[in-house]
Formats: sequence, C-alpha cells, structure tokens
Amino acid sequence: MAALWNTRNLTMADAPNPFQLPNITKFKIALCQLSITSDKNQNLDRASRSIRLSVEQGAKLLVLPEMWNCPYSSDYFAKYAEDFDNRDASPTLSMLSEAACCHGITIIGGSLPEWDHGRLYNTCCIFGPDGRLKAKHRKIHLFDIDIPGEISFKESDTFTAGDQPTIVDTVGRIGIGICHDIRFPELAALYRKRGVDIICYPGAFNVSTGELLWELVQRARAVDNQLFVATCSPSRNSTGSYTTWGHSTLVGPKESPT
Ligand SMILES: NC(=O)CCC(=O)C(=O)O
Repeated sequence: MAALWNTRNLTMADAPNPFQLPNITKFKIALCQLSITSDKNQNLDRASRSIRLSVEQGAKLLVLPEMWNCPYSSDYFAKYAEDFDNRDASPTLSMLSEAACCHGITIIGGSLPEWDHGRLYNTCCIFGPDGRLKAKHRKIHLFDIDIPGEISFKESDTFTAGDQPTIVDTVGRIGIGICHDIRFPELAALYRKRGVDIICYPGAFNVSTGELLWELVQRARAVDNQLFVATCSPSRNSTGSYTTWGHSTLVGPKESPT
C-alpha cells in the first residue's frame, strides 16, 4: 500500500519552532461575545455598542461571533441574509464598514448569511481601518451533525460551502476560518505555511461538542502551528433549538487560554 504521507524526508526544520514567536507588535484584540436575539436591529445595536466599548478600552482588532445578526437556525438564515454587493440592501455591512472607519480599527465581522446569485453562504467580512471591505471568507467546512438524543443540525441543507482560504494583512497576518473550519488542521497548517500570525475563527459551537472539543481544538491549532488562535462565539442561550457553548477565547502558541 502506498504511503499517504512521506515523513522520511521531514526534518526538525519542518516543525514549527516553539522558540520563535509570531513576529507581530503588541496590540489589543477584542472578542465581542454577543447575546443574539431574533430582532436583527437589536443585534446590530448590540454589536455596534460592543464595538464602541472595545475601542474605548484600546482594541485595535475586533472579532464578532458566527451568525450574530441572526439566530443560528436553518429557519432564519435565508430570511436574514443580505446581498453584500448591494450596500443599500445590506444594513449589517454598512454598520460594520462605518464602525471600522469611524474608529480606525480592523473588524473581523463574525459571520453573516450572504445571498449571492441565488446561493446562500455563511460568510465572514473583514473591514480595514479605512472602512473598506478587505476580504470575505465563506465557510469551507459546513457543519452537518447527527448524534441521536444529543444534536442534529445540517448546514448543507441551506448553505453552499466556500472553497478558498482567506488571509488579510492588518495589525499582523491573519487567517480566517468559521467555526467548524477549526476542526480541520490542514487549513491551519496552510495558514502557517503562508506566514499567518493569528487565526481568527468566529464560531458557534454547541454545548455537546463544545464541552468536549472547543478549547482542545483551539490549543491544538495554536500549538501545532505556533501561532495565536482567537475565537468569538455568541453567548450561551438555551431558549432556542440550538444551545451555543459560548466561551470566546484567545490562545497563544504556548499559553493556556485566556
Ligand atoms: N457552527 C458550527 O460550525 C458548529 C461546529 C461544532 O459545534 C463542531 O462540533 O464542530
């Protein structure tokens, strides 16, 4: 049988060096864990207030949660989705762009349901300090799960998967993934190869897999690749059909989570 992975020619030089920290200058990052409701305007107000408070505390890079303008439910995604190419019809993107520009910060805009030519995507928009859209990451690994008696969810019923990694250069070199993307080490390894210092994963893990894996996978991605990992989740909400785990976290290459 052919070897899937030839390790014979790998040397110490191929391993991430734990004595060489990512080469970025110090800055403050805010993980804006938000409580999400079914009222889109209220979600936008909360996000905008949280951004302002974070800036007042010195944040230069802000991360919002996965699906923060909309409840995390297949019943809502299409209804709350916006066409990002039509700013007049996209109050969420307008708010993010204005906030980034008026505060002079970078916003990793969590994720939002996006309409594009009749397809729906789970998309993260990144805005620079000039308020311009720097990049867009469409969730690559859609979350389909069925554990009888625990949880059943099928993102692929509504969303189309993205197929591109996303890197932006701002306060450092940042790689983007969305929630379930964190479970796939290949994406993080590709980011390391391309010189990423910090991977931001807006996420909405659920209570079942959250308890088992949320912290573990963040530390694994950080230590495997010797970079920082930041996650931002909606806050715990047990009233809907999907109970989010919460626990937004920042992990350093060798540190415990904070
Ligand atoms: N929204 C998601 O992608 C959830 C991912 C998750 O909970 C997992 O276990 O993976």
